[in-house]
Amino acid sequence: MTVPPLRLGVNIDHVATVRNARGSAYPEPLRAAKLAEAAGADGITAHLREDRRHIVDADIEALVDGLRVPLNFEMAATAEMQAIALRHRPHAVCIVPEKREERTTEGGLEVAGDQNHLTDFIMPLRDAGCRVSLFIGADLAQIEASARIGAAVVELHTGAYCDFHAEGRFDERDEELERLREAAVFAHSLGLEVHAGHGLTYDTVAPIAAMAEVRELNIGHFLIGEAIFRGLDPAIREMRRLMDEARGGTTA
Ligand SMILES: CC(=O)[C@@H](O)[C@H](O)COP(=O)(O)O
Ligand SMILES: NCC(=O)COP(=O)(O)O
Repeated sequence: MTVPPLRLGVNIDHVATVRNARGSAYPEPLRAAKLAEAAGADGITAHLREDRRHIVDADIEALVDGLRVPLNFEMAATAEMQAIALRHRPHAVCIVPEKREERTTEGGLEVAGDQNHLTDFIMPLRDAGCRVSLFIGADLAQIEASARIGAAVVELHTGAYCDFHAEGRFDERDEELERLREAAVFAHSLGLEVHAGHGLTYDTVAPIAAMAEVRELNIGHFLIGEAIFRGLDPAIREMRRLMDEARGGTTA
């Protein structure tokens, strides 16, 4: 199988986290997104959470108007978010599970158990021309259900893999990595485009980037953190270099 290009989506949520810490207008997520574009990002990802803890509605407006690369709009499967997405018609919409009390996205979307609602929910988004992605765990039943309801893309949640690595639980890490590999192959076999993201760092990106079925990585928290130490442009370029290296030099 020739290895197709691998795109990098930079998630700029946590630029807004820093901004909201003071209730000021600085730092501006759009400015970070433009820097990411210039540094080689193939897309920008922003997660408008129901509680607006970081990205707020005006950020989405600014990104839709100001970006040159595609916007991947992450959102919960609610009527409010659907209306916002239909108003802006971003290149892509990624449906993400949200629990108010969570610190970060925990687990993947429960597609298999909510097929009727999600089938109806994503139809208007597809009809509006948005590429619909479902943020799921490495679970074959969730993948099968995602294909059944008509999603174009699944994004595999790499959080558990990354957490196991960070905690030194390498056997569990390698088991999760194998689950991710199987999930990517299975999703691809069903005609789904495969993305991956959550928690990826310089130390964990390579095995995911090396999966030929994976076409896009969405990476944010680590890159915004690393930008504090080396600047956003160099942080992104290093991630791109590691992706290239893992992929054998063929990214988008
Ligand atoms: C869905 C996903 O993995 C990212 O959007 C992540 O949710 C970043 O935002 P939080 O750090 O608020 O979870
Ligand atoms: N969907 C994953 C994403 O957008 C970025 O997640 P993270 O790198 O901020 O954990």
